Amino acid sequence: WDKGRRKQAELPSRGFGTTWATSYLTSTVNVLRAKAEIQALACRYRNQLFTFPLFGEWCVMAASREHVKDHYNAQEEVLSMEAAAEELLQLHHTVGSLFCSETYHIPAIRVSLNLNLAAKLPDLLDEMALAYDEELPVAETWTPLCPSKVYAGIIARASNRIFVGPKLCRNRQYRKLVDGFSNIVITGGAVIRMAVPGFLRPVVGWLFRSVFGHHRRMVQLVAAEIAERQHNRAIGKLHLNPNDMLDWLMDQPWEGRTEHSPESLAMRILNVNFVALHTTTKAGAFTHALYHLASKPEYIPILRSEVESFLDPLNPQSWSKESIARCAKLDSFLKESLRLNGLGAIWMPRLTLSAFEFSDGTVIPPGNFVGTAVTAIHEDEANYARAKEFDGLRFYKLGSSAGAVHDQQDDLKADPDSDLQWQHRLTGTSPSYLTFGGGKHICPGRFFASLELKGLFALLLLRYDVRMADGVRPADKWFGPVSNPDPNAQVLFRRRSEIP
Ligand code: HEM
Repeated sequence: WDKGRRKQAELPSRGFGTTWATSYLTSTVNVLRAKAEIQALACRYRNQLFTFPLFGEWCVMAASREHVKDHYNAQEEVLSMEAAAEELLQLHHTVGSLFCSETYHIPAIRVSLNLNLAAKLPDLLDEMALAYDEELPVAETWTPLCPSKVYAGIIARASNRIFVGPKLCRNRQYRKLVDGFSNIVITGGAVIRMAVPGFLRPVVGWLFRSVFGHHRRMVQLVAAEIAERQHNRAIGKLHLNPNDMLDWLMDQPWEGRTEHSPESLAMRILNVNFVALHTTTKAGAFTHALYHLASKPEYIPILRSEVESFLDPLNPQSWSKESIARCAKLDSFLKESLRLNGLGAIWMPRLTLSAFEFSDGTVIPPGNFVGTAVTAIHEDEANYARAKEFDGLRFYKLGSSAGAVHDQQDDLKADPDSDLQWQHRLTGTSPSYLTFGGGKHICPGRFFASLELKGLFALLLLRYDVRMADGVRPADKWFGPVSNPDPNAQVLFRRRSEIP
């Protein structure tokens, strides 16, 4: 609180008391009204940094274009993502030091996964089609289903076809483990951070890890697969190993080491699933978009006809990156859903490890959280016309001519601050579109996420009709600055009788 009071004195905030009691009272109100309060502050202190009080903590908020660019281009040693994640999720306690100390999954995603996207797309689509058949068994009558639960299984299965191959991705025990992992870590981290004093955390963390045993269970599940692949490598028969994430991880050198232990590889697989599944499934990129589609039936014929004209409905494995990229309206629909419904109101948290100076001269002392006011930015009229309204074709109209092919290499080369057409595509980012972050830590998995979301949506449009029973989109569930799609809402599904 002391730290917070200091920052409050230097940066604007709104109506918050300077005594212990009023500060905590305000923090309580903020748990209930975080999005609205942050938006009001961003509106009032336009082009200025401001502070936002949370329980026992103040966060310095960047909302203007310049401040956001300063934030995402800052050096990790000064404005640290890792330190913020450690503090917020208590990772050393919840998952152990191995989870945080080895980071060779990042080059495996940034380089190997992205280079192999075209080659792995048929497998991804094949698994999605199988998963739809097996996990979404609905007939030609309307059937209510809870999408967060159904799609958690489908997305874990499809993603893991590319991470560990068909055998493990279809193993229900394995899927249950990777699917539940992020929720348990996030909840456990928050409880340890808020309720457990520092000196007890190592013991509580050890108990937490022993009870949930994620790493132990993962080692048991993948050990045989790893042993077989390492044997193939040792006898020079590398070609026998599947081309997938586990193999790309095995290829990554780490601190002079060229062969990784099963324990190390199992932890990287958990880490890859943590970053990939939480955003797509739990925090609901897919579910959010599905709720939009089911409550706005006017988009179904528009998107379906686009998908039918570029993708062969009877042969998903024939879809290519290029043909999927031609579905510019679908791309726009998903981007718009992510603009309005993301993971919460404070995005890209950082912790200052040493004093950080913004370009306007504001200095943030060490030990403070700094974040971006993402919902305020995404719903600012200065950035988007009718910013609070959902317009599924917004980005299609803004930038892309129908049929324009989106080339991933363009994304990799483009200047993130220029207004090129690619910015209006799903994987494009800018200081006013932060779903995938920006700058130094920009999401390296966004090309994979984009293909996965579009593949799932295209198959859905081709094979099923969907609608909400009452026609209304379920409201997001907010807790403090964090938001999720309603986990219990049901969508009506019906298998289409005629698939062209
Ligand atoms: C819709 C889905 C996704 C969303 C919205 C999303 C969003 C983000 C954001 C905002 C960041 C930057 C965080 C920050 O700056 O604090 C990030 C980082 C990251 N994402 Fe994603 N992501 C998604 C899917 C994925 C997938 C599928 C993967 C892996 C296959 C992935 C891997 C990563 C990794 C490894 C980082 C850390 C990069 C670094 O430390 O430099 N993400 N993601």
